[in-house]
Amino acid sequence: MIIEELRDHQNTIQKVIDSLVPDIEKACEMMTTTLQAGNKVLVAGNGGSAADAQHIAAELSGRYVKNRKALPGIALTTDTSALTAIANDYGYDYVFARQLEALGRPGDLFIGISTSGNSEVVLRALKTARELGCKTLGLSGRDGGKMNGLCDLNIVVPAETTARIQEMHILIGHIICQAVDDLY
Ligand SMILES: O=C(CO)[C@@H](O)[C@H](O)[C@H](O)[C@H](O)COP(=O)(O)O
Ligand SMILES: [Zn+2]
Repeated sequence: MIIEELRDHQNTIQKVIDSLVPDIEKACEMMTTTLQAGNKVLVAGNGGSAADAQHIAAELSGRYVKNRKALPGIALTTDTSALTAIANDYGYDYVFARQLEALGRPGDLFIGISTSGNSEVVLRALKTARELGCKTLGLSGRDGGKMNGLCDLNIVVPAETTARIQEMHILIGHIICQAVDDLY
């Protein structure tokens, strides 16, 4: 089983190398132009993807590798008071969209993460981000789901299982953070 899982991961990385390098390059560009213009990055997802959202945001406000200046990265998954109040008063589907409405400004970048591409709460946030004039980057998998129609760029990891897709998401997130470090 262990070797099988490792091989599956290895095959998925090979597919990413074969098909996603141009998209990853575009995502690096979206992130670097956003930050260079003085705008911020907001990130959200569910479950393991919430952890990925926090991980990516923290690489910006803290650091990735280099000791460069602090950069504005915010995960919409961390404020339990906002999450519970919005879920309680408006419904779970609005927890990211409502926070985006409060924090998102034109020129900001919203990164929505969903392995299925069909998480309602992420889809709503992408719609709101667009209405606000934010740029939208999707990290998804399988066939990209409904995120295909809602993102300026939807990076669709060519895999079927959530675990493998998530493993590629954080790898791609790290590559994007390396592109940010390279600016400074
Ligand atoms: O981390 C894992 C599985 O590896 C889970 O917590 C997973 O993120 C959750 O089931 C999510 O709710 C899946 O949602 P999505 O990726 O389809 O939007
Ligand atoms: Zn997981």
